[in-house]
Amino acid sequence: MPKYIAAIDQGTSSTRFMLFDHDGQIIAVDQKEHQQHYPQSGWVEHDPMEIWIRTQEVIFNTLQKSGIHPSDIAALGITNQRETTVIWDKTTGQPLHPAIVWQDTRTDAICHDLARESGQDRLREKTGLPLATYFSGPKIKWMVENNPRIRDAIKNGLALAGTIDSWLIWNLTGGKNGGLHITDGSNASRTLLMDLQKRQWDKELLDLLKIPESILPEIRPSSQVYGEARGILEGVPIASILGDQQAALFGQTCYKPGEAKNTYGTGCFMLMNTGQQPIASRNGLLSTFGYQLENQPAVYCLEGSIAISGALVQWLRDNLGIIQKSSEIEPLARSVEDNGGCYIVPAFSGLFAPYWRSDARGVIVGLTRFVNRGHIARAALEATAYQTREVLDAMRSDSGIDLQNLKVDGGMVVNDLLMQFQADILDVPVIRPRVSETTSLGAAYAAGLAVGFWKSLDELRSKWTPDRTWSPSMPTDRRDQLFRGWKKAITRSFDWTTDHNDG
Ligand SMILES: Nc1ncnc2c1ncn2[C@@H]1O[C@H](COP(=O)(O)OP(=O)(O)O)[C@@H](O)[C@H]1O
Ligand SMILES: O=P(O)(O)OC[C@H](O)CO
Repeated sequence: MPKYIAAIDQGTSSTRFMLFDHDGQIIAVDQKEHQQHYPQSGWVEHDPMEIWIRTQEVIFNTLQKSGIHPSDIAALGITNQRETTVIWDKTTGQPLHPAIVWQDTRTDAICHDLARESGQDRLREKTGLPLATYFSGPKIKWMVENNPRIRDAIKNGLALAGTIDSWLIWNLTGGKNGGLHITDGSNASRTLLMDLQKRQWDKELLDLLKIPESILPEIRPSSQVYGEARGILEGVPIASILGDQQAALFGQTCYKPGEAKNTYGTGCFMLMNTGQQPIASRNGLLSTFGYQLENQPAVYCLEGSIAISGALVQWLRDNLGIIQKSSEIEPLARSVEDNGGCYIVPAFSGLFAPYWRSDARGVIVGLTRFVNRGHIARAALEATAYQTREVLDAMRSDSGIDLQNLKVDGGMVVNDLLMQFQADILDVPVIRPRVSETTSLGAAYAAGLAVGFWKSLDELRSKWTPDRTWSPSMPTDRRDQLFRGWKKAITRSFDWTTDHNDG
């Protein structure tokens, strides 16, 4: 009997491969970053081939380090950065364009035109999404309109399109020699092309964006044996697909309506399980697909998506050189007592939830000669916590549910200062589970369920154990004062690209 479940987590900044045992403990892992390309202001691209190569490298290294053989692996789950879009040629296996990343804002004009043509409400009704540059459909439209090779490939029946899950699975299952072209609802629901209730590509939306259904993957449940891997994981059943935020929800065992998690990675994403019906948001959240087990009804979520959180730490490191490593931000932020009146609004890709303002751009406000590197570091961390507070407030209003605590995960939750500040600014305890790699764990759980490695959601739930809790300790006056400052700062980021037309 194979003893392990594997997961590929293809994130915005890096790719991980992990092996889990039956207790849900990590047995082996490898991780590699890939290059971020910023060819123009507001554009963000990845090289799909680099992503596929990094994926194979982390698989190879993990197997090598652990001495585990593919035949020891009962199933493989795939989880991925969502919305990032690839179009490739099915005969050559080559991408026809760099992947357009979820943070990329080049489709702003397309989104405005679509809004004029169809109205925001119609799209939101069908898809649960606001019309924003974040989503995949407009990215596909942009590539079709701007790349003649893609138009030719479509005309000749050679083009395939998809999110990163589809790209990886197609390659893992043989690529140009018969690779599977599939996705699941958690990814398809982020395209602006899927009817959220029916969980099918929608003809009206496809016509509106002029995208032929033939280039899109088949939408399958999130947990099911789709086929076997070829090559480096020869013979391992591929048995789950989940967008990374839905995977984290699954790994945090938020299986009941009202249960929520917040993941702090490149961006920050809070998802609350809303049960078997989508809830329309009145407060700038997304109504989105959560997961669907085989032969089970789909589960929906409310989501607050924040585009930039850990990415701001990377920006301090890579663009300003204030720190050399992400981990250095905490001691630097601790070198001062508070933010010194300084706020950073990291609206690098406009603002996502709850504002959805594509005209916003990043600002640093409250600068005086008193403000130093420490204050900037502190303001950068605080920005994530304030944005999360805005999302939690919206979630309370939409769902009527007051969260008793917030389950957290992702690369930033090692930051003690941020987690304490988060608890303080929310006035809600923040809990980190023992296995904080919940994204990979969620994909592994969904794959393990499909092959009978784990038997039930209750069995998975019993494995969730807390590691650390941060309890709120900030006086109310102080919390309110800080948050008022943030609310003022955020208005300073608005109306930037409209007036200056500078991307
Ligand atoms: N100690 C730290 N404090 C704050 N942020 C951190 C720390 N360590 C890593 N990060 C940030 O966490 C992010 C990586 O988290 P991860 O969950 O791996 O992201 P993703 O899944 O988006 O690739 C990076 O943006 C990095 O800057
Ligand atoms: O790669 P992450 O963890 O920042 O997640 C990206 C999201 O899926 C974008 O929607």
